[in-house]
Amino acid sequence: MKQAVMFGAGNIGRGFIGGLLAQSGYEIVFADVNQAMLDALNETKGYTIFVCDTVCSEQTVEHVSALHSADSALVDAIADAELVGTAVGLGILPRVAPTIAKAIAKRQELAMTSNLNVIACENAIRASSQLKASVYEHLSADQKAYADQYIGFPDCAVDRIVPPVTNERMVDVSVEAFYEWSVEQSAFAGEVPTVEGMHLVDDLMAYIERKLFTLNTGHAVTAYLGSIKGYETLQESFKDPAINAFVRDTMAESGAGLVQKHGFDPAAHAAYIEKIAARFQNDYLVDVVDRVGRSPKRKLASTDRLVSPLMTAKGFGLPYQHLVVGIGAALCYTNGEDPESVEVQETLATQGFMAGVSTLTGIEDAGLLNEIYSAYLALKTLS
Ligand SMILES: NC(=O)c1ccc[n+]([C@@H]2O[C@H](COP(=O)([O-])OP(=O)(O)OC[C@H]3O[C@@H](n4cnc5c(N)ncnc54)[C@H](O)[C@@H]3O)[C@@H](O)[C@H]2O)c1
Ligand SMILES: O=P(O)(O)OC[C@@H](O)[C@@H](O)[C@H](O)[C@H](O)CO
Repeated sequence: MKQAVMFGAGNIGRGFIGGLLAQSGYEIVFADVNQAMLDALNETKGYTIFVCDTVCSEQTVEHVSALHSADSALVDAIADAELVGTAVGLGILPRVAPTIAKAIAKRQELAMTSNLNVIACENAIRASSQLKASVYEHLSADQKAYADQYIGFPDCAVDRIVPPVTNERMVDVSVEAFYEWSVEQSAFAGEVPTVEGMHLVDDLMAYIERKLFTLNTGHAVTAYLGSIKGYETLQESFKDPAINAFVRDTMAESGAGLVQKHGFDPAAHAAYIEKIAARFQNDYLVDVVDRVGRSPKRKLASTDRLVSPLMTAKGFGLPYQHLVVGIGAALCYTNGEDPESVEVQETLATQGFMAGVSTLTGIEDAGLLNEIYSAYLALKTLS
């Protein structure tokens, strides 16, 4: 069987990419640091994906094994693989890079001329390219030349809502029916592997931004406004009429910038927003505000789902007030169990609001910082 290694046996690793790889005939080696999950996967050697939507169905995934991320056997597994995926979170990519680098070095030692493609399935702009930069930090000039020839790092956009759901067996996972995995065709090394459900595209940036700056923008604003109002689930928050209308307007605001930037058809983009709004209302798959709002420092970064669409809209002279409020809401978010939430609040407290927001978002325009401050103060009175 063809072999794939998947870093991250979490929700997306098992519930999305693992499912596509399995249905395409791959044997999957999951690499994770969660020992309980590793043990469970090695015992069951597979799992079930419950597709929870108006119509429910199941997918059985077989031919699965698992290794700890620090296990040296992982180097051999990657050396034998055709595909490597990650779904670990953007901040973890530098931690998995050394192992991928060792496997590339091993492939070179063995004079292997088969291709390996490494795809980082993270919510970020060009995550595979970011991973490649980390991997290359661990390679010599000679190894880099080998990697340039035989190893690909195609970027992708990954879309399927997979919340943490407690199933009877911890290996099983619950997902929505919708999925879209758009991968940059031209960036593959060698022949493109056949993965049923992988959508090969040429204009990847348009796909990444369409997804990250529509679904994830709306999702984040739903979570942060919901948190201010004391909602625990995304569904409760999105059913609040004021939040619902606000989030739709925020996605439309971001969308107007995307239409200008990427030349999207406005009607098709409006339909895309409506489809996302319907996905947020999926009562068959309850999601939580703290998952969607997690890692607010990452979400407040200049390249991410709040600030980037704001700057795009502003740059085109389009309205951006909803996005300003979304940033204000993110700055209000507190969750003592989320290290990034703690760090955001510490940054604001130690640097002062304006300097702190500037550090977090990269925004230097004093007028814009003042607008964010006003939105933040108004939201603070509600929390
Ligand atoms: N869940 C979703 O709806 C969704 C959808 C699209 C994209 N994503 C993206 O997918 C990525 C993963 O998200 P998730 O929801 O699956 O998170 P998750 O927390 O369910 O899974 C992450 C997994 O990575 C593992 N991990 C942590 N450090 C590791 C390491 N050093 N080596 C190997 N594994 C390690 C964790 O133990 C965990 O099992 C994120 O970048 C997220 O933005 C998530
Ligand atoms: O994974 P994050 O933290 O970047 O964002 C949280 C959610 O918005 C996200 O996981 C969505 O569920 C997902 O992007 C849907 O495709």
